[in-house]
Amino acid sequence: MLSIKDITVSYKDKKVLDKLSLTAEKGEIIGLVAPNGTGKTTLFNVIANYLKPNTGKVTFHGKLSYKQEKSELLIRKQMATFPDQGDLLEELSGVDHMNLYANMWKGTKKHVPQILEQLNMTSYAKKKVKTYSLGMRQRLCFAMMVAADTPIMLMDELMNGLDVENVALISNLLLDMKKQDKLIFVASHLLENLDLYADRVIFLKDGVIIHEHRHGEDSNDYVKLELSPEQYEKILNQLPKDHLYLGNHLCCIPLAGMEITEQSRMLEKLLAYKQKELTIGPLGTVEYYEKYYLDK
Ligand SMILES: Nc1ncnc2c1ncn2[C@@H]1O[C@H](COP(=O)(O)OP(=O)(O)OP(=O)(O)O)[C@@H](O)[C@H]1O
Repeated sequence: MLSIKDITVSYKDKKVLDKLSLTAEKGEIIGLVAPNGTGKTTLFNVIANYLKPNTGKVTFHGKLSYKQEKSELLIRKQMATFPDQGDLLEELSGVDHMNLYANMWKGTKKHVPQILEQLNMTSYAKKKVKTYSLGMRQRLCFAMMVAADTPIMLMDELMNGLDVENVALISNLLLDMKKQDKLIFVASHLLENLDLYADRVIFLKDGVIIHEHRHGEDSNDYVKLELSPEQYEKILNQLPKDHLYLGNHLCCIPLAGMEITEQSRMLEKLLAYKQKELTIGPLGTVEYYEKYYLDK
């Protein structure tokens, strides 16, 4: 559905994206993860053609690209980008904003009342935006995307400023939208939350994708235990070579390829150091983040 090929973006002599390639299909939610200033927004801007890359090409459905005006129009009809809170119009209401997006992309606003209910916005949606809190504005931005109802959605920092309840509400709606075969990109710093709905999480570093974590695919289990650097040093020579020590606090030992007797011997050893809980399971987005960005 979407192919991004060899995208390079440089700002003066700073290369932000370096021949980055990626393909994506409908019905996928793709999480984009990286520290501040790594290039997530830049990549979204290239996908949406707000920014022309120095090299590379973005293609939709194998044929539509931004090269021809006619194709660009067809692409624009299929893709909405998450509004910036700063672009909301203070004197208009939430419903006005949603109607705008609904009419612009879907050509009807019949579905707007249902979205208001789904997002618990009925009590304030008719009030002017200038009376909204940060979280209410953010929910409105998401509601505008749902109102647009496009097959492709680019959501930059969509969970910003939301409380736990609203993060859960929006996560569930994202899962519903995935069932409707939408392709949704989500750039987020709420890492654990991504594991709830993303099919894959892409980690950006030095302008390229350094890792792609597909949920459900990497089912390798690890024993995970909190260890202080001193404790870790003490047992380092007893740990298998392929273990990870993440963020100077979490020791992860892969169970794959280990005999049952070997596993129980190792667990016994580790339990002697147990201060917090010891868990067994695959690595999640938080752990990969520590592996790629916090470990020197
Ligand atoms: N218009 C611009 N001119 C010069 N440099 C820019 C411009 N836009 C972005 N950059 C630089 O490109 C790099 C990537 O920025 P980008 O906004 O894509 O990062 P990000 O991963 O989205 O960050 P954040 O998590 O903070 O939103 C940063 O170093 C930024 O300073």
